[in-house]
Amino acid sequence: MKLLVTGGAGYVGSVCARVMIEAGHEVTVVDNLITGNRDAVPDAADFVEGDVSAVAADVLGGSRFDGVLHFAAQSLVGESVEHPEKYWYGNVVESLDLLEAIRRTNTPRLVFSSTAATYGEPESVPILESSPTRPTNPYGATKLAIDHAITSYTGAHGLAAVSLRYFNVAGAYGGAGENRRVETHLIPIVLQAALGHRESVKIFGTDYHTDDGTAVRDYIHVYDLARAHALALESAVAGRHEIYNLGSGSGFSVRQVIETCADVTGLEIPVEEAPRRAGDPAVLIASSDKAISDLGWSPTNTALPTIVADAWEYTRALGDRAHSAPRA
Ligand SMILES: NC(=O)c1ccc[n+]([C@@H]2O[C@H](COP(=O)([O-])OP(=O)(O)OC[C@H]3O[C@@H](n4cnc5c(N)ncnc54)[C@H](O)[C@@H]3O)[C@@H](O)[C@H]2O)c1
Ligand SMILES: O=c1ccn([C@@H]2O[C@H](COP(=O)(O)OP(=O)(O)O[C@H]3O[C@H](CO)[C@H](O)[C@H](O)[C@H]3O)[C@@H](O)[C@H]2O)c(=O)[nH]1
Repeated sequence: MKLLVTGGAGYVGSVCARVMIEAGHEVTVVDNLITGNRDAVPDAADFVEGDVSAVAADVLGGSRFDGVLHFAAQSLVGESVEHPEKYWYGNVVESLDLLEAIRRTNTPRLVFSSTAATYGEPESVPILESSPTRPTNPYGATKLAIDHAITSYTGAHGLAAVSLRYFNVAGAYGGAGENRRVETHLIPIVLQAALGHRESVKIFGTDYHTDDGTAVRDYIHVYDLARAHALALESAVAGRHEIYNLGSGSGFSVRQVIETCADVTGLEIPVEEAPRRAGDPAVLIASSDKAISDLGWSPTNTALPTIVADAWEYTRALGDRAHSAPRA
C-alpha cells in the first residue's frame, strides 16, 4: 500500500513507518518536527515537513494513497491541563483538516492513534472498549473528540477507519525509540537518571490506592504496537469505525518500573517523592481481547524487563544525540 504517516518523525510513528516499510509498503511522512526528529524518519520514506493542516491535503491530492496512519499529536497529559488550547487546536483542528483531506481525495483507509486517556479513571480494570469514556484531562478529551469525528465520517462518507487506543508505549525497535527534546514519560526519564543525564526521578504521587501507593500502568512494546497497525490497515472495512485497546494486560507501578530499570541497567537510580501530577488516573490496565480476537494480534514482548532492556539499548546507543545528554 501507499501510506501517509503523519507524525512519522516521532517515537511511535517512526517505529511504525519502519515496520510498514519492512512489510513492503511505500511510506510518505508528514511531520512539523515540533517534538519529532528529522533523523528518526526512515531513509526509505519520503518526507514532507509541515503541519498536517498545511500539507496533508496537497500530499494526498498529489497521488493516490491507500491509507493514512495518523500519529501526529500533542500528547503530554500534564501540559494539556495547563495549555488546553494547544490540544484543542493542535489535535482536534489538525485532525479535522486531515479528515477533510481524506474525504476530498477519497483516500480509503485511516488508522488513528487514540489512547487509554479517553477512558479516564476506570470503574474497573481491565478496561474494555465498552467501558465509559470520561477523560480526566484535555489530552484524553481531544482524542475522544477525534474518535467521535472519525465515527461520523465513516458512517457518512464510507471511510474505513480503526482507532487504536494505546496504553503506555515503551521500548525501541530498529534504531528508533524515545528521544524527545522535552521528556515527561516515565521509562525514558528513569533511564536518563540512570545515565546521570538528570539528577533524580520524581515519583508523582505515593498516596494512590494501589499496593505500593504509586500509579499503575500497562506498558506495551512499541514493536507489538506497530504490528497491530499493519493488521488494523488490512482489517479496516469501508463505512466502519472499529476501536481497539492495545496493552500487554498487566499493570506495573511507578516503583516497580524504577526497580526494573535498576535491575536491567545495573545502575543506581536516585528517586524523590513528589505530589500527584494533575490529570493522572491511578490505574490503567487494558483488555486487548477484542484486538486479539478480531485482528489476530497478540503482544509478544510483554515482559517489562524486555521492554526496558530494548529502551535501554536504544538510549545508551544515542550517546551525544540524546536530547538529555549534557552539552559541552
Ligand atoms: N507514547 C505513548 O505512550 C502513547 C500512548 C497513547 C497514545 N499515543 C499517541 O500516539 C501518537 C504518537 O505518540 P508519540 O509518543 O510518538 O509522540 P511524539 O511526540 O514522539 O510524536 C508525535 C509526532 O507528531 C509530530 N506532530 C505533532 N503535531 C503535528 C502537526 N500538527 N503536524 C505535523 N506533525 C505534528 C511531532 O513533531 C512528532 O514527530 C500520538 O498521537 C499520541 O497521542 C502515544
Ligand atoms: O517523571 C515521572 C514521569 C511519570 N511518572 C508517573 O508514571 C506514570 C506514567 O506516566 P507517563 O508520563 O509515562 O505516561 P502517562 O500514563 O501519563 O501517559 C501515556 O499513556 C497514556 C495512556 O495510558 C497517554 O496515551 C499518553 O499519551 C502517554 O504519554 C504516571 O503515573 C506518572 O505520574 C512519574 O512518577 N514520574
